[in-house]
Amino acid sequence: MSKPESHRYCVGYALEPKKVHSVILESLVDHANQRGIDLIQIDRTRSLIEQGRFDCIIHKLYSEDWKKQLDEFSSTYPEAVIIDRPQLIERLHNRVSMLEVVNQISIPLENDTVGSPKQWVIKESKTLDDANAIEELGLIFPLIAKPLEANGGPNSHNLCLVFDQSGIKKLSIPVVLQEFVNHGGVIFKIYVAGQHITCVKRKSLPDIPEEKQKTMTGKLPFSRVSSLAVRNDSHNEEDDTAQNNVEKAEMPPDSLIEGLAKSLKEAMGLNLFNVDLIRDASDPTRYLVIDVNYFPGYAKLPNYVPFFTNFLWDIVHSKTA
Ligand SMILES: O=P(O)(O)O[C@@H]1[C@@H](OP(=O)(O)O)[C@H](OP(=O)(O)O)[C@H](O)[C@H](OP(=O)(O)O)[C@H]1OP(=O)(O)O
Ligand SMILES: Nc1ncnc2c1ncn2[C@@H]1O[C@H](COP(=O)(O)OP(=O)(O)O)[C@@H](O)[C@H]1O
Ligand SMILES: [Mg+2]
Ligand SMILES: [Mg+2]
Repeated sequence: MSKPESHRYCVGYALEPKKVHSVILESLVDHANQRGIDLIQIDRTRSLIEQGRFDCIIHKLYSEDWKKQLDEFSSTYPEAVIIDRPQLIERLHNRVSMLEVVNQISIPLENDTVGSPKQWVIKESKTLDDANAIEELGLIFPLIAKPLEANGGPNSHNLCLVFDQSGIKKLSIPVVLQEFVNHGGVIFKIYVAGQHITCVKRKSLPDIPEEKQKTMTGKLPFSRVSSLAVRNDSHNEEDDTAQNNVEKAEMPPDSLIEGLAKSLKEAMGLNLFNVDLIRDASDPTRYLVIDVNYFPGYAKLPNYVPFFTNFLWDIVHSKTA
């Protein structure tokens, strides 16, 4: 006869209402409950310390007040585990620092390489207007322009393709200009929750054929491409071809997925994140990390409930993050 869980653990969560709705599903709460873990919503209108003892807190809030409350909570309950420390999450709120770490790690691989696309940061609007300055930077079109800040703000996901200098002029600063890499319209999303790692394929931006690269001008805005395939129910021929590309695409080797996830986890000191990875269509041994997100949409994973519960179980039982 299996022994019932005698001790109950309490995990508090502090998330924006939209995130609570998308990630704290009833099925997760029930499953965790059966494994001895009570998932309790932290009341953001009351002080954290008044809400008693939590074995662990998971969160995706960044206000100064929240950071202060977490510090105060940690001093009162030093044995509680905070997933994750705000100071460590900050690196992911800037599209330069989030990729710097990729180039600091080394993953033992046989043939493949993992890096990040070339990128340039522009912080002054006069640089955008100065054709000479842009030429001196040695940019190679097409480029992908991303807001420097990636903190979940309204603008964070407003990206655009830039085909020439006339497109650069219309951008807003501060902006990151990144080499656009054809990658067969497929992105690999590696989800990490502590020691648990899983990788899924999603639809991505389609390749831009060379002849088109020469004729396109200006800029083309887009947003949230990789979640479209998950959200979109309508179909057309283009969607079908894109979906077909996703289905046909070979996954990266397991050793690469695990090596990258574990090295990044160690280097960043974070438990909850995902990595957007592409494979260069003209060199399939060249993998590039293009984005790292804190506490992403885990509920989109097919095995989300056991995946996330196993992570919480590990934390409350080992007390280490
Ligand atoms: O809302 P979801 O479920 O699409 O999750 C978003 C993530 O989607 P993904 O799991 O990578 O497909 C999304 O990932 P991408 O940047 O789209 O790759 C972000 O993590 C986003 O958070 P934020 O707006 O950057 O703070 C995540 O949004 P929040 O739910 O945290 O606001
Ligand atoms: N360097 C790149 N080359 C080609 N496509 C890219 C590149 N960077 C981003 N993309 C495409 O743009 C999408 C969004 O970019 P990403 O950096 O992941 O921003 P976000 O934080 O909004 O998800 C990716 O899912 C991918 O389809
Ligand atoms: Mg992304
Ligand atoms: Mg992102």
